[in-house]
Formats: sequence, C-alpha cells, structure tokens
Amino acid sequence: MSKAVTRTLTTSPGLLASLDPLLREWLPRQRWFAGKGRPVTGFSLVAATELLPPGGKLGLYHLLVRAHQALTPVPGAPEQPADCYQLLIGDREALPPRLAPALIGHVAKGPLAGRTVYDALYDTRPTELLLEALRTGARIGGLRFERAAGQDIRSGLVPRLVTSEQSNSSVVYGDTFILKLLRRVVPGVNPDLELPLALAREGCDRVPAPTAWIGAELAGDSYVLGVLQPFVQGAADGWELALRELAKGEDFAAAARALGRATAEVHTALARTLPTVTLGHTQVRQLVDGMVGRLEAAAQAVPALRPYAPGLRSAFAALADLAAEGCTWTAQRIHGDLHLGQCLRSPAGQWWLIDFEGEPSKPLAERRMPQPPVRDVAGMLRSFDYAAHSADPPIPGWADTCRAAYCSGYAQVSGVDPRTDPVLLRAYETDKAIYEVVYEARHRPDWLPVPLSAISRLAADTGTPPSSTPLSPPSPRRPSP
Ligand SMILES: Nc1ncnc2c1ncn2[C@@H]1O[C@H](COP(=O)(O)OP(=O)(O)O)[C@@H](O)[C@H]1O
Ligand SMILES: O=P(O)(O)O[C@H]1O[C@H](CO)[C@@H](O[C@H]2O[C@H](CO)[C@@H](O)[C@H](O)[C@H]2O)[C@H](O)[C@H]1O
Repeated sequence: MSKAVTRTLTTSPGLLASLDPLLREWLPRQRWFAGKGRPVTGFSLVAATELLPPGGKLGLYHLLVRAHQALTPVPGAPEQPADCYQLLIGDREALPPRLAPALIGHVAKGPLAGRTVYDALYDTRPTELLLEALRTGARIGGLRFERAAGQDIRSGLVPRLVTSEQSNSSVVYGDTFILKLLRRVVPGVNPDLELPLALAREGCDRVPAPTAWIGAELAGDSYVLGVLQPFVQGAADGWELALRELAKGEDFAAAARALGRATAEVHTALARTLPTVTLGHTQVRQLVDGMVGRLEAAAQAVPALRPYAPGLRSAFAALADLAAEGCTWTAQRIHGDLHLGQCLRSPAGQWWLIDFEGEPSKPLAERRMPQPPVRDVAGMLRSFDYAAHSADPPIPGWADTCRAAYCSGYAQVSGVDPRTDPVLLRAYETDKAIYEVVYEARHRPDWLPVPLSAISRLAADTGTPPSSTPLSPPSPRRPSP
C-alpha cells in the first residue's frame, strides 16, 4: 500500500468519456448530489489522479468532475455554473456481492472497457489507502495529505462507510477517527476545516479537532477535499436525543441549557481568535435586503407563505429601523447552519458541535463572512420547535422550555442573553423559518406545517420578549444620546 501512495500522477483524458453515460445515471441518484431536478447535460474533468493503476485486480482514481446541468428541465435552456464533485472511482473485473450497493456500472469503451466501476468509498482497500496516505503525509499528484502537528494516526484501523443520509460522505476508522470526504467542492478555504482548526488552536474542546486533512492544488486552484477528526464514540445527535426524550414524555431543558453553554463556548472562542466587525446602518440594510429578497422568492415559490408576508416583512423592517436609529451589532465567524442534527452528545454528557461548512448552497465567500452570533441561536431555537412538532401527543410548552433553557445556558457563558435583542432574534428566526418553508415544500411536503406554524407566530409577533424573561441590558449597541 505504501508503494501506491507514492505513485506519481497520471491523468487519464479518455477516462471521463468512458464513464460519462454511467455517471449521468448514477450521480443524480446520490443523496449528496446538489443539483436534483435538473438533468445532467455533460461532464468536464477538473483533475484526475491515479491512486492504483488500471488493469490490476483493482484500479483506483480520484476525480474532480464538473457536472453540467440545464437550468430548468427544459431542453436547450441556458446553463448555471457547473458544480464540481469529488469522486473516488474503483474498477474491478466484477464486484463481489458486498460491493453491490457501490455499483456505478459496466464500462463499454475507452481505457476501462469491460471493467466494472464503483464508488470506492464502500471498499476496504481504497479507504485504507486514504488513511495510510494521511498517516504518512503523502503527496500524490496534486493531492496533499496533511497531518496536524503532534497528531499520530495508528495504522491498521478498520474502515466502514457511514450509510446515513448525508450532504457529504464519511468513513469511520475503527471507531477512532471519522473522515469526511466533501462531495461538492469549491476552491478556497473550507470553513469545515478552517473553524475547527481555529477552535483547536484556541483550546475549545466543544469541537473535534482536525487530526489530518486532504488538500489539493489542482488545475491552478487549491481545495480542501476531506477532514479526518476523532470519532466521538457512542454519541447520539441532538435530534435523536430530543425525540427520544419527547417519546418518554420527558423535558430536555438540562440538555438544552448545556447545549446553549456549548454554543456560547464556541462563539466566544471564535470571536477571540478570528476577526469581528461592527455592523452599522449600511451593512444591516444589506442584511435586511437579503432577508426580504429571500422572503419574496419564497412567497413566489410557496403560495402558503403569501398571507403572512406583510407580518414577516415587519420583522425585517423593525431591524432596519433600529439600524437607521444608529444601533450597531457585532458580527463574527459562526457555525452558520446550526440545528440539533449538528450536535453530538457523548455518553458522558458532553456536547460537541460538528459540520462547520455553513449552508452548502451559499457561496463560500458568503459562508465565511462574519455574522451576528444570534443567527446560530435562531437556528437552534427553530430546531426545538421542529422536535416538539414531532411528538405525538404534543407536550405543551416543551419547545418553549427548551428554547428558554438554551438561551439561559448561552447567557451563562457568553454574558449575553439572545432574548435581550428580540428584534434581531425575530429577524433571524423569521429568515430561517422562511428557508425551512422552501426546504420542506421541495423535499418533505408533509413537514411543511412545522415551519408554517412558526411563520404564523412570527408574522403576528411584535418582537417584544415575554415580561417574565429576566433581561440583561440589550445587546445591540445603541447610539449615545
Ligand atoms: N466526530 C464525530 N464523531 C462521531 N460521529 C460523527 C462525527 N462527525 C460526524 N459524525 C456523524 O456523521 C454524520 C455526518 O457528519 P456531518 O459533518 O454532519 O456531515 P455532512 O456534512 O455530510 O452532513 C453526523 O450526523 C454524525 O452522525
Ligand atoms: O442537515 P442539512 O445541512 O442537510 O440541512 C437540511 O436538512 C435538514 C433536515 O435534515 C433541515 O433541518 C430542518 O429539519 C430538522 C429536523 O429534521 C430540524 O432539526 C431543523 O431545525 C430544520 O431546519 C435543514 O433546514 C436543511 O438545510
């Protein structure tokens, strides 16, 4: 295997043409394929790296491939910028039964004619090879396997592919490490590596510290392609845990408070180590314009949203009004896509935050911009609401109790209770609920009533916190008189 990881790169120009008809059929069926609903019109090769040579028992290729797609399912329509996907393709004479779920197809012509190609992340030898490359700090063509200083990786850990629904693909090694291979990749700094590395430097142990990562200098661009981190053994995610407690009729307040503290620990460390900025009138105006734009687009797409649009606009207008009065807010790097499914709790009761990629559909530059930390808080508050709606029979007040506990835990560590800035919180909760309405209408129409019930509450809300809430001074900085 160590011979394989030092092999020099050879690109295979004929390879993609021979895979083209198979990938057209296979790629859109993958959970992580981001362009669902638009036919793939062709592929172009960004980079090909041969990890094991063709013609042997097993050939292995690392590919970055652009999938060109029509803008709408109308033939001849103009094309959007094509997404680039990371693929690890194996070729064998035939697949053993255990690899049946990995099948891409049988190649008819070209350099691999007669061979069977498959998603090699399902296979032991290719995934062992990746870990070995990370362990030894290999360079293979433009691929760079890097290890964090002082981190050791034991050899011989047994790999298994994580089969749950994911936006990317992950392999667990001997319950010791988990390697996330990013599927849709863009050049530049990936926050899923950048932020956990920054947090590790800062000594924040609410996030698994990256042990190693796969980077690449390919076709003139640099990429982050994968991150290896310690596997939190026996962990359950916050969504599973919340549903479990709900099914037992138990409240989740202590766990929500601890999660609030964990979120604040992460925010505080990020604010210490990465730049923060002040958002004044102009920046808040832009932020509000973005929120209003998303509302208008969502109301176009989902008619059920339209009756609430005036009330929702008022949530955004209230924020613009505060900014016009001279209020300012601090923005910093945040998680960017926080919900219960992004939090793991270890059997010892420790919370961990994972998946710092931000909303993958947003451009990288936007995902890396400083934002008010309340945005993460709003995401988590929405999640408690979602969990409560899954309970049958519903437990009155369950979500409110969690939401309050989460905010008070957050305040314990950060010194700022998010509820003291109700206008900002309402604006972000509204923005998130609108996003969820579109998401559910597209992906899970049965779930649409969940965000819609929040929409009806938020549209009617005046933004005033309940009088029983103990308040610390409001968090927007008000102009001096
Ligand atoms: N460090 C970890 N320890 C244990 N399980 C993890 C760890 N990181 C991720 N996971 C598991 O893998 C799943 C997917 O990870 P995530 O980073 O959210 O990937 P994606 O971006 O593909 O959604 C998580 O929901 C969790 O179950
Ligand atoms: O996990 P992803 O980054 O792919 O996020 C998408 O899918 C989520 C659902 O899996 C969706 O989250 C919404 O539903 C969750 C319950 O299933 C809930 O906990 C979240 O609060 C709610 O937003 C997310 O919006 C979407 O981007």
